[in-house]
Amino acid sequence: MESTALLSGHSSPQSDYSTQDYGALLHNRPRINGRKSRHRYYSVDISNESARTNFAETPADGNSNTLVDAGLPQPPACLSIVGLTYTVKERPGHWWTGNFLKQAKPKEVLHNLTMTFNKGELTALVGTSGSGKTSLLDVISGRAEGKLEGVVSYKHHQCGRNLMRQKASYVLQADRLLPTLTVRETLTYMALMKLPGTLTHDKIDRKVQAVIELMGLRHVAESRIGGVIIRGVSGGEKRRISIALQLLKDPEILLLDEPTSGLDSFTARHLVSTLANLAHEGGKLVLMSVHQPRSDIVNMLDKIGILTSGQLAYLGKPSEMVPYFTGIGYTCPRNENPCDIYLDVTSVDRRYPNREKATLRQAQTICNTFSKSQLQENMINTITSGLNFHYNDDSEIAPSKGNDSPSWFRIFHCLLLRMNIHLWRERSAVVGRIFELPMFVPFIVIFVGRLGNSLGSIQDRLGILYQATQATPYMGLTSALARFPVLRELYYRETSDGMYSAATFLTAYFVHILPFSIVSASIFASFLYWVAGLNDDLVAFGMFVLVCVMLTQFGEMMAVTVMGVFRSAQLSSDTTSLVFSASGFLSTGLLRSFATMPTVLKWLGYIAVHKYSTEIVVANEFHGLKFDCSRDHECAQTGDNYLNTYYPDALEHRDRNFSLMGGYSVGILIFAVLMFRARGTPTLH
Ligand SMILES: Nc1ncnc2c1ncn2[C@@H]1O[C@H](COP(=O)(O)OP(=O)(O)OP(=O)(O)O)[C@@H](O)[C@H]1O
Repeated sequence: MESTALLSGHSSPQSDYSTQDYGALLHNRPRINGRKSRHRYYSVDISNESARTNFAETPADGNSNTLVDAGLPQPPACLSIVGLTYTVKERPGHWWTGNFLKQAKPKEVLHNLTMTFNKGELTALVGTSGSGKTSLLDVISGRAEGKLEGVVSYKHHQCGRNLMRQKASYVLQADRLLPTLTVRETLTYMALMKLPGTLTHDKIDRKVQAVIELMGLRHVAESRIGGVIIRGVSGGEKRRISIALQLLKDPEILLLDEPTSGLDSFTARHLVSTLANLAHEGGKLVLMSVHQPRSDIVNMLDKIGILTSGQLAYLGKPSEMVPYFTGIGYTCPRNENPCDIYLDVTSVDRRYPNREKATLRQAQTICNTFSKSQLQENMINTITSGLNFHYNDDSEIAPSKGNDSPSWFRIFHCLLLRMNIHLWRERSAVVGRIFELPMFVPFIVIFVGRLGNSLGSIQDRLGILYQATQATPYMGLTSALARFPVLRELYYRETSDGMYSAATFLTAYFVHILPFSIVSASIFASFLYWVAGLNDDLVAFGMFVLVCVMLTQFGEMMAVTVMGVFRSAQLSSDTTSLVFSASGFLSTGLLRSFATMPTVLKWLGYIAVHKYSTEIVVANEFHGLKFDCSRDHECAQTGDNYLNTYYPDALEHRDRNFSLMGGYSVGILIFAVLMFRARGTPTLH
């Protein structure tokens, strides 16, 4: 194969791709550090016309390319993409039309892209909605979920997730920030969790200050970020904070998805000029997607790429755009923004079938023309000449996480502190967490009243015990629904940057809610216990409080686990409520007597925590209880008789039941971690 011959003969010692490997790469899967890549999708489609034609056009002399032979300085094409095609699977239609039963159809999102990007340059990818800009950024950042064909490499290394986590930072379209934290706190916690653990706090503070100044955030450094309810920094400043977060680790590549969306033109221009400075003065490779940049923004760019239907219509200097398009028959009227004009001619108008056909044909012709253009050929030459280039900093590329990552304890401590600050700064959250559960007490007591000692009080006692063991986990559920989703969003973003694991995040979350579970459930249990007049033994009271605390904590842990499975709050709430109700029916014996329950259901009840908590509180309440039989001479019932009949082992199993409840808390933490790991992180935008 021509391309193989062309690419043979040179090697770059520490690269994933030596030139020999590059040749092999065109046929086989690439090797990384001597091993076959696990990335099943990296194989170049040799039928890929553009890549093959363009490589074939370069002299196949078995040595290097003409630029190298001529001894010319080689432009370092740090990031190169050759013949990239990206396909996702899609199930068209709605679920109620049974689409989940149909086989997913492949959908080509990017087609045969060959591009180069250099450090020190600001490049904008433009194109109408759905043209593939975000998908291309996802592929470069190693986050693409679909099937990839072609080569995406950075300094001869395949762009996988690990490499990109080290070298690149990706600023997503949506700002995911905690509204209660100040700008400085947001950056400091991120720096503590992201930068090498060897850095002292002093150095971290200086780094944070430097980034604050670089992004022009000094005037809002101590302001809260704010959100829907709390007023905070402006939208443009939030964008700057998101970028600042990604600049903390000083990435070589900065990818930004629609950084200017939602900003006014002045703020957008200011932001792009900062990005241009990062590229020109900071030497970074900056690549951003923009819908339709204004002419003043275009003037700040070093390169512009136009995508249409996943294909490349143009990639070059903005100043070369008009001559190029004029050369292929598309002139730009005077005083018009060339970018607007050429976006229009390359866009596909999908409103009417006839119009779609015509515009699609035109866009296709423009893309085909570009693939054979001198501009595209220059890119191919840059890639091939770059194969012989040895990057001085190549050894800095390590395949996985370095040893200087912050310690587990530092990350855990930061997460815990950040969650606590977030909670304590929201007054409604603190008040809600502490007082929502005790607010149940008046309702329970109004309906049941103060317990007497008549036989009829058995029913009332069971009602109160049932309410106590059901209200506590439900309150955990409502707290989780209200407060967990914003932290989960942050978790998704930070974990996709490889900052910490699900186990660390969930442990920190469960630890930070524990004091609230203790305080809230203790107030609830104390009021209920003494106002309703349950067994006045102090040990029994202590055990009742402990059960309520454990159930409150368990309820929130259970809800969080379900939220790891379902991303919808509605579905999570419904599922958790159903689990608690089923558990109440099956395992307590308070709604349906075990005596009449089918054996299968009775056995099922053993898996629910309510089985054990109910046994504890019922034994507590009925042991030693004497009923007032003065008006009923037939009455021979005592609390112990009741226990012997309905909960025969409850008293002697009390320690075992407490141990099992403790075991459930550990078990649910492990289960939550497994659920979060199994579901993974959604592709965020
Ligand atoms: N995982 C996926 N499943 C189904 N379709 C997908 C997937 N990823 C991308 N696509 C489709 O690929 C096309 C390109 O999407 P992409 O988000 O990259 O476009 P874009 O140019 O960034 O659009 P916008 O500017 O609106 O964000 C769209 O039609 C989109 O629906």
